[in-house]
Amino acid sequence: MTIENLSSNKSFGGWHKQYRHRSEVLNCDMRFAIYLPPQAAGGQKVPALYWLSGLTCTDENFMQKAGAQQMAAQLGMALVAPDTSPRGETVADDEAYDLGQGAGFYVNATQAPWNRHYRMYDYVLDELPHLVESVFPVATVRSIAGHSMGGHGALVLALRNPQRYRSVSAFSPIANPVNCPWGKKAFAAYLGEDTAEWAQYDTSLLMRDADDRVPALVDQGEADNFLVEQLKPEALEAAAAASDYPLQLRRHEGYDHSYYFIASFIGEHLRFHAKYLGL
Ligand SMILES: N[C@@H](CCC(=O)N[C@@H](CSC=O)C(=O)NCC(=O)O)C(=O)O
Repeated sequence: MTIENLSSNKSFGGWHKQYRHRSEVLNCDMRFAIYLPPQAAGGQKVPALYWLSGLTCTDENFMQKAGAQQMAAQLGMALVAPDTSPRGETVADDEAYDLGQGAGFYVNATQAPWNRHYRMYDYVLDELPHLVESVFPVATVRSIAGHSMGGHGALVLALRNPQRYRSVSAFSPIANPVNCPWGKKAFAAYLGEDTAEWAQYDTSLLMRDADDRVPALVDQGEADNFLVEQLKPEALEAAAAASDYPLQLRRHEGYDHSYYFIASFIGEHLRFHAKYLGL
């Protein structure tokens, strides 16, 4: 397995690095970013928080805008940020920002032309952590978090794989994608018109039926311009109430959908995950 280092920047005593590697799952070259805290120096293994970004993002948005490195350095937590879709000139795309490259929705596509590359669910669940854990001083102890489309991805991955993640958190997640324009458009393209196939990627439907439980924290801004039409946190609250799920959903007056909101609360999210990661 070859992995190419693209950048290295010292940050709060640790290192932010970007890498390119060949993904067998996605059938293309991929880039990801990792923050290794100072505690990882000398080869000591540290637990990791995987971060899934939203529509239009790459591995860079979270690492450059959220300001998570200081708390990660204090806690001794690695941060891993994949890209949001397969990439490349031969990879199917769409002119719209909410479909195709930059908009993988963390599903395994079954429909042409998307099914040649778009398998972000398997990439985030299996291929990327195995790569990270074999190359870096990163333990197999994982939590997962994300924003918007990435919040949907993080919650779906944790709900479907409670043995793989110690905790999950999300900012402004697309909480009920089978019932919102972003989700309906992406799921119809990637999964086809049979809506029974969509349910496996809907956080609210999964939480309603969850048996095993991963502790979950969700933050939502009240001034988010996507709140009513796209995000639907009320569906998640109803699902959690129905299944008595350990979900803490907080609403914050005046905050919007941006990374200014994420930066305001990312420290609390890292401390939340630290409890479950044994830090
Ligand atoms: N271009 C679109 C919306 C794009 C947008 O707001 N992307 C968000 C995630 S939205 C859900 O997944 C984002 O994180 N953008 C990157 C950033 O650095 O802020 C539009 O303009 O409506």
